[in-house]
Amino acid sequence: MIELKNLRQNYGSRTVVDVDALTLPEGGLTSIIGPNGAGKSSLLGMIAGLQRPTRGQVILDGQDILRMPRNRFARRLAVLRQDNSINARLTVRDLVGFGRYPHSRGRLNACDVRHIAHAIKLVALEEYQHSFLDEMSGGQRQRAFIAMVLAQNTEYALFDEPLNSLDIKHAVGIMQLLRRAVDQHGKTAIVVLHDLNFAARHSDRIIAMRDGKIIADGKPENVITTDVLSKIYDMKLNVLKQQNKQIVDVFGK
Ligand SMILES: Nc1ncnc2c1ncn2[C@@H]1O[C@H](COP(=O)(O)OP(=O)(O)OP(=O)(O)O)[C@@H](O)[C@H]1O
Repeated sequence: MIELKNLRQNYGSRTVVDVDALTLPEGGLTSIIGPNGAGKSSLLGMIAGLQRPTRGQVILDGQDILRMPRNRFARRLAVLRQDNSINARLTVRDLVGFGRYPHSRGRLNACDVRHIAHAIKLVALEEYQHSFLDEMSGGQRQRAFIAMVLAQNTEYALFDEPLNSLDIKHAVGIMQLLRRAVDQHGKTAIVVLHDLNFAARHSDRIIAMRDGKIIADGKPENVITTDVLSKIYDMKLNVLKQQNKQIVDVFGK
């Protein structure tokens, strides 16, 4: 279980995340939605231990993550960052292999190799596994980074805008993949999403943020509403119902 207590991130005098208390139990797919600058990446960054909170704590299974040995933490939680630029010239296999580092410490064994091959297969990049990342399309590269997270086989997997650059088929494929990881393997996925229809369709829980605060938190049917969305995005977004599923009319009114 992940618990956030009095969590705050300031940049200078500006507070960009301010969350009194939030619990993320094991299991399930939780999406975080909200407009640009709402604090979603900052929140995810603190949960992933990538940035230190200005105040407060992120607690994983009873222990403050900043006090956990890095390697132990890395074997529990993996993260896909929003900005994935890397300078080194790597192949897909090299990159996904890095994901195994907390397990392999740089010496890949047969189990690591199996995880790497499986993750590459899950994102349908077998054909490109020996290709260099700088010679691939943006969407293919994004899938390689997703595979790097999947290869880590952690209990918690955090993804900051995983659908960036993906065509509709691969976007659907990735969300289905995350759902399977949750439903069949009991994993916990926490995903920052801009596409409200993907969030509505695939999440167990949605956390909606604005100006660093959590404005709504609950099941998709309680968060993906005209009322909540209009409050968060400052525009009227009608939510329609089709066969008991919510569809957001993204063109607004
Ligand atoms: N390193 C930084 N220094 C100063 N301000 C920052 C820094 N990183 C983020 N911010 C500010 O913090 C606020 C929240 O940023 P954050 O990236 O968390 O938002 P977000 O909800 O993920 O936005 P987006 O949807 O655009 O990715 C923004 O106003 C941003 O300008």
